[in-house]
This record gives sequence, structure tokens and C-alpha cells, in this order.
Amino acid sequence: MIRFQNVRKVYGTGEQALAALDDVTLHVPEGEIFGVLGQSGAGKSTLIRCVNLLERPTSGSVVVNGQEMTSLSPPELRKARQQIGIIFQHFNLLRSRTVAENIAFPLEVVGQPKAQRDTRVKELLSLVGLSDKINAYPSQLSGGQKQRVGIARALACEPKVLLSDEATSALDPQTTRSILDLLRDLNRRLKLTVLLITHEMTVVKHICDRVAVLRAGRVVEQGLVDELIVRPGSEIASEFFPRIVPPSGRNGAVLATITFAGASADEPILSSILRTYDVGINILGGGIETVREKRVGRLLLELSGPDANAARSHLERMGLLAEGAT
Ligand SMILES: Nc1ncnc2c1ncn2[C@@H]1O[C@H](COP(=O)(O)OP(=O)(O)OP(=O)(O)O)[C@@H](O)[C@H]1O
Repeated sequence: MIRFQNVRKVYGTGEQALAALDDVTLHVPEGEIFGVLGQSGAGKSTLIRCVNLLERPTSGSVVVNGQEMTSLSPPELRKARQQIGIIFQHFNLLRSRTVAENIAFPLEVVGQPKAQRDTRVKELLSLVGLSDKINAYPSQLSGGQKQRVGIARALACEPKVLLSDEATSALDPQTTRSILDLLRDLNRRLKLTVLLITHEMTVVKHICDRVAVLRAGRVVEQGLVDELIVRPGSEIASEFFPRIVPPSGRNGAVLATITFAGASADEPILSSILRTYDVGINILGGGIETVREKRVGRLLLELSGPDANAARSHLERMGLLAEGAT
């Protein structure tokens, strides 16, 4: 649905030249929620602006909905942009317009007659759960409600792609969750492809199918969130589960760091090991997270007894051992 191939964006020239995006290649499959995670200055805004060509890449290819964006004429580009909705951190609502008038704005731009606009605005308000605020002004809304208006406006022209530019960064944790739930719901109901940029791991954890980690303009890691969180040594895994340092004075102990996710999270792994082997298990540390309604965990185990090494090998055969960790 969205493909970046070797995208490079350089601001400035000569000694002032700065590559905000450096050889970025990524693919956002249709119907997925794709997160680009990065610290301030990593190039996230530049990346999202290159999707609808608000920023023109210095080189490389940007394909959205099967169209090479960089080779479209200005009228073609205007049309293509109608198929790409966008929501912003600070909502960007027009203060002098009511909720209904804000949502109707993009429909006015494309020349839709008033009667159709009114019907569509009502549909959109119901979709985002804000029907009772139709005549309110932005100043009368909470942050979460303003973002719902932003989402309704972004969806007015029935785009296939929604871009989210730090859409929850200005919201408190509870409101963030409700907006993320809404985005997930819209993604499923409307088969909407969502590309979001964020500096918050919570966002990735809550709704993203895929993630790319951006650092200094380069993608340093990308893939399915479910795979990356269990992949030993991945950036995402280490963000989720900071390395557990074993207590000192454990010379000779058999240690095993295990990661479990999906089906393995629901199996009684440790009790089955205890039944099969002559082994004692001491949990030295760890954590369990919920990632898109699934449990994912990492534990540092100390194994003792005659079968300690055999039990560790069993965990390894089950693919649970986070090798490299311990
Ligand atoms: N118009 C511009 N002219 C020159 N340099 C720019 C321009 N826009 C961005 N940059 C530089 O490009 C780099 C990436 O900026 P960008 O805004 O894309 O990062 P970001 O990850 O979105 O950061 P933040 O989370 O702080 O918004 C930064 O070093 C920034 O200073």
C-alpha cells in the first residue's frame, strides 16, 4: 500500500547539508497499522511528509496506492492526496468553525453539495463517537474529542490510507488509549492502512502490526511487532524487556533467559519442566507485557539440580531461550 524504496531526503546544501532520511526502504502492507518509532530528530516527520509529498524526497521512490508519487503532475498529486488522510499532534482544527464545519471542510474543497456533506458529517461523527458535539466549537472540546474530530475530518473523503503524525503525544495516557482503540477499530472496520509516527513505545505496543525503528534518518530495524519482541537482541525486544542483571555471587549457576509469546505464553512451561526433569527453578527477575491483547514475557531463571543443563537445553529446543541474553 505504501512503499519507500531507497528514499533519501537532504535538507540544505554543501557544508549545511543534512540527510534527514538516508536510504529508507520500507513497505506498509494494505490493512496494517505500521509504526515508525524514533527519538526527536530521527526523521519521523520528514518520513511522513514524504508519503504525501509535502516534502519531496531528494532521491528514491514513494509508491502509495500503486502510484509513484514523485512522478505525478500537480493535479494528479492533489487527487492522490485525497486518498491519504492525515491527523496531527495538535489536531489543526479551525477555531472559528464548528465540529461539523471542520469535518465538512475537505468535502467543501472537493465540491461536494451541501446536502451530501451534511449526511456524511453525521456518519463520520457517529463513527468516531461524537454525534452530540456536532455544533460545538473546538474550544469547547477536550483533547481526546478534538482528536476524534481530526480523525473524522481525515476520513471525510474515504481515504485508503491514514497518516498519523504523533496523534496521541499531546494526550494523557487514558485518552491516548481510547484514541488508539478507535484507530484500531477504524483500521479493522474500514480496512484502513495506517502509517503512524511516534516516539512512544506504548503506541507500538497497543496497536501496531509492524514497526520500523528510525535513528538518525536510517531504519535500523523493522518487522512484525510479534516477531521482534521475541527476537533476541532486537531493539524492540530490549525496549520491552531491559536486560535483567543476575544477582552477584551466583557462580556456577545455570541461568536461562526465556521469552514467551502467543501460544507459549498460555502453556504451563515451567511446571512441565519441573515434572520432566530433576531440577529446581528460581525466578531471578522478569516482566510480562500485554501486546495487542496478547501476553508476552521474559524471565531470568536460575536452574539447579542434576538436570539443570538438560532442562536448559529443553527450553532451547522449544525456541524459548533468548540466546545472547543469558
Ligand atoms: N525544513 C528543514 N530544513 C532543514 N532541516 C530540517 C528541516 N526539517 C527537518 N530538518 C532536520 O532534519 C532532521 C529530522 O527532522 P524531523 O523533524 O524529520 O525529525 P523527527 O523525528 O520528526 O523529530 P521530532 O520528533 O522532534 O519532531 C532534524 O535534524 C531536523 O533538524
